[in-house]
Amino acid sequence: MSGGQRLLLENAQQVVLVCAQGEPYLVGEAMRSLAVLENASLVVGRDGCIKAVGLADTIRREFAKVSFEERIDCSGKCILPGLVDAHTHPVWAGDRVHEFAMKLAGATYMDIHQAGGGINFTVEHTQKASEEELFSTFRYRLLCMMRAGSTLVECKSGYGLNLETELKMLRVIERARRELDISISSTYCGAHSVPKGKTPTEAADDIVYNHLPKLKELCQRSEIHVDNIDVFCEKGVFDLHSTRKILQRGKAIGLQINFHGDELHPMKAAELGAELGARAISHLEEVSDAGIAAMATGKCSAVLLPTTAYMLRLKQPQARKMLDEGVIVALGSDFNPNAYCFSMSTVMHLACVNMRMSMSEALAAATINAAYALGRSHTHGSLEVGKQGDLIIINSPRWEHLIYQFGGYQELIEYVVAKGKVVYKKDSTNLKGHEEEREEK
Ligand SMILES: N=CN[C@@H](CCC(=O)O)C(=O)O
Ligand SMILES: [Zn+2]
Repeated sequence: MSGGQRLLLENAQQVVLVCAQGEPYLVGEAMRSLAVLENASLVVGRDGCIKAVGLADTIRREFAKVSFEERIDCSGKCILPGLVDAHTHPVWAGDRVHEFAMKLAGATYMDIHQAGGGINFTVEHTQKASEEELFSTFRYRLLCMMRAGSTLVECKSGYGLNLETELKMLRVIERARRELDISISSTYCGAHSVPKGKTPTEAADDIVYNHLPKLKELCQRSEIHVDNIDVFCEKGVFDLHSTRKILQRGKAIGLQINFHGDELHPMKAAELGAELGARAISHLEEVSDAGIAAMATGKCSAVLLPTTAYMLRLKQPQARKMLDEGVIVALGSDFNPNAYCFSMSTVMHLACVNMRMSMSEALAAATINAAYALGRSHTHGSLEVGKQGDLIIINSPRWEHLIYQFGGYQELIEYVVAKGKVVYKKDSTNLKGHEEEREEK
C-alpha cells in the first residue's frame, strides 16, 4: 500500500475494538465478550476514517512504504473507541450549586422543581443569557467532556421552553457542531418543563403547532440540524397523552424519538416509546416489566443515567433485568445543572457498582450501544475499518483501568483523537519522577 495516511498508532498492548462484525448494537453474551486485540496497531486515513486495525506485525508489513502525518508509540498502553455520551443538557446559564445543598438537606428533585427551582430556575437564566455567553460556556463544557474521552455527545435544548430561546439554544448547538472537533447529536427538548402561565395541554399545543413547524423550516434551509425529539414524560410535567402527541409530530417531521421516561413515577413511558418506534428512552428507574419486554422487542434502547440515580438517591434502574431480557442498554452522563458530571468513565464506574453491570457491559453501553441510541452506530462506537477515527489512548496496559480508576481519568487518558486528529494530549510534565505506580504494572 502506498500514499500518505493521517495517523499510525503503533504497538498498543490492547486495542479494544468493542465489536468487529459491523454489529449495530450488542446485547446479551456479546456485551460480555468484547473484541480485544493484543499487541496491535491502528491506522486512520486522511479522510478521518479508520483504514486498518490489526496485529502490530501485520500492520507494519502492510504499511511499510506508507508515510504518516503523525505516529504515536502506544507500547504498554491501550486504545479504546472514543466514548459516546448518549444524554446531556449542556447549554445553560445560572448556577444551581445551592440546590445541591438543599438536596443534601432533604429536599427532593420535585420539591425544588415545584417551588420554581430546578429546570425552571435554569430556564429563567437561560432566557436572559446572550447567545454568545451560552456558546462560550457550552464550548468549555464540551472541551471538558472531550478531555474526559467523549467524542460523540448528545446535546439537548430544553432550558428555553419558549420558541425564541429554544431556537437560540439549537443555534448554539449548531455552531458547536460546525466549529468543534467533537461530534454532536442535537436534540430538541422544548417539552422539558411546562412554562409558567401555561397548562401542559397549552404547552404541548404550542410545541406541535408553533415550535415544530418552525424547526422543520429551519432544518430544511440547513440553518440548524436537529436529530432527535425529547419530552420529559413525568407526573406533574407532561403526561402520556401530551407526550404521545409531541413525539408523533416530531417523528412526522423526521426526528428520532429519544425521550425521558419512567424516571420518578411509573408512567408506562417505555410501552409508549416501543409503540411509537422510539430509538431510545432515558432514565427508566420506574419502568414496568411489560415496558422492559416491549423495549426489547422493539429494539428501543434504554439510556441509563447512573449519575442521576446517585445524585437524587433514586432507586436504581433494573439494568440486570434489562440486560437479561435483551434490551439494548446504553449509558449517558446526564450532564446538567442537577448532575454535574463530564466523565463517562465515572458513569461506567457507577453503572458497574450501583447497577451491577460488568466492566465489559458498561463499555459496550458507553460506546456501540450509546451510538445506536443516537442512530450513529454505523460511524461511531467501535474501532472498525470505515468508521470515524475517534479514539482514546490510556496509559495502562489493561483497558479496565478506565473504569476501575474512578477518580482519576485525568491522569489516565493520554490522548483523545477525533477523525484521526489529536484533539487532546495530556501534559504530564508535573508527574515526572512520580511514576512508580505506573511502572509497577
Ligand atoms: N429529568 C429531566 N431532565 C434532567 C434534569 C434537568 C435539570 O434538572 O435541569 C435529567 O435528565 O436529569
Ligand atoms: Zn435529561
